[in-house]
Amino acid sequence: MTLSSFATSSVEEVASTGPGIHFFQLYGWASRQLLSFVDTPRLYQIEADIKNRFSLPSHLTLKNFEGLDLGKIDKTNDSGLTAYFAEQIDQSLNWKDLKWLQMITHLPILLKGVLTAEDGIIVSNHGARQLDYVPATIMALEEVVKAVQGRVPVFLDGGVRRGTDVFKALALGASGVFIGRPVVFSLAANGEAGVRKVLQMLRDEFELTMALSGCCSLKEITRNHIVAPWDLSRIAPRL
Ligand SMILES: Cc1cc2nc3c(=O)[nH]c(=O)nc-3n(C[C@H](O)[C@H](O)[C@H](O)COP(=O)(O)O)c2cc1C
Repeated sequence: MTLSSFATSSVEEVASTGPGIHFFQLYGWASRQLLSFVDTPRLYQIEADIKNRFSLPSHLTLKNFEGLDLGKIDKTNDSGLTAYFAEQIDQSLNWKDLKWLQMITHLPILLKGVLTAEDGIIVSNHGARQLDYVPATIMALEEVVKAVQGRVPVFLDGGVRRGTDVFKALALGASGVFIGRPVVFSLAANGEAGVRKVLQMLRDEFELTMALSGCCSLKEITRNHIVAPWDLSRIAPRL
């Protein structure tokens, strides 16, 4: 389960919901009290949010920023929330800040938003909401996996919608996948039951894909189970 700095529930509330691995997303606040993902040295422009003048409904608060003066958020102009946080983000964020973060915590750190083989790693393009024309994460995954050479786990998110997508990612070397919008949309459609249903569907589809591919365990999913577009030039002469 991943908790964003922007969540409307506190870290403690989310952690108390049950066992399992929990992730917390840090942003690069200029105050240096928190540090960002590599993919957000600057905030994006979500045009729908600007058009709709997105702001938090009055009954919701950003629980992890209780000390923040939200009164300063301009509720009349564009997306006041986005504009406010854009001001708070440290735009000079760089690799030295990552070293600093490693020094102040013993917690494992995963970098999210990596699309080339640079460091380790959640291969993510921010749901393709940050920058137009970024490559699909599934296309970038193998390059990153090859560069990492097993030194750290490589995860992927972005566009995972079916069990077959999970299978493809694992076959290309991902240690696991994260999902975003399927959870958000199912939550909006049918609350907790909706999220349970989506997770069950993904699990069932993934198990079926494994069975139909002759894989009895995760370890048996290999690169040979899939053909990627960039394999075609290699295998075409044999066809
Ligand atoms: C409404 C919305 C808000 C998001 N906000 C953030 C964010 O604040 N920080 C971040 O790193 N990613 C954010 N993401 C991207 C997700 O963390 C995740 O990378 C992406 O949604 C995964 O792709 P998927 O939705 O296709 O599964 C957001 C995605 C959505 C849909």
